[in-house]
Amino acid sequence: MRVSVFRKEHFNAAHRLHNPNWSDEKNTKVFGKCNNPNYHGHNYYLTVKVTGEVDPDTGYVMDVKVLSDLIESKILDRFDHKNLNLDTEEFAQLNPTAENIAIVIFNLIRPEIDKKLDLKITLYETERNYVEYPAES
Ligand SMILES: Nc1nc2c(c(=O)[nH]1)N=C([C@H](O)[C@H](O)COP(=O)(O)OP(=O)(O)OP(=O)(O)O)CN2
Ligand SMILES: [Zn+2]
Repeated sequence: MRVSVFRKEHFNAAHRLHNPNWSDEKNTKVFGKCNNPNYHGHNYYLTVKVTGEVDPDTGYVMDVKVLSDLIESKILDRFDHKNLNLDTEEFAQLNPTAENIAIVIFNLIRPEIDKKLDLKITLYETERNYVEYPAES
């Protein structure tokens, strides 16, 4: 029996969307207010979904306490209350869009989870804007 377990978390972070290969005019045109040189902040809401077979001995797909500790150590400690562009190595050279943040979060968590389990990241940047990775095929 395959079941999905979910853990919801949130973190606050500042960012600026910017492409250093473009002119200031093009950055403003493409990213608008999100290109503000003085940055802006979001309350990011993160859902980590783990899917797999229920272990007959534990009744768990994965212990959510283990998942919670993993998200705290790998994601929240790294990104919460940070300026993503300035304070994190992950986004020093990578535009911190919601898409890229979700991919980075996936890549930080994936090695820590049993290979036989599937992982999906959902990241809300605002109440109305959110991304999923991997995308539905
Ligand atoms: N595909 C993407 N588009 C946009 C991203 C992104 O990460 N991926 N990010 C932004 C900005 O970060 C911006 O701060 C988003 O906020 P905003 O446009 O204000 O969105 P809201 O939902 O809060 O407000 P609306 O009034 O609903 O637009 C932009 N685009
Ligand atoms: Zn933003």
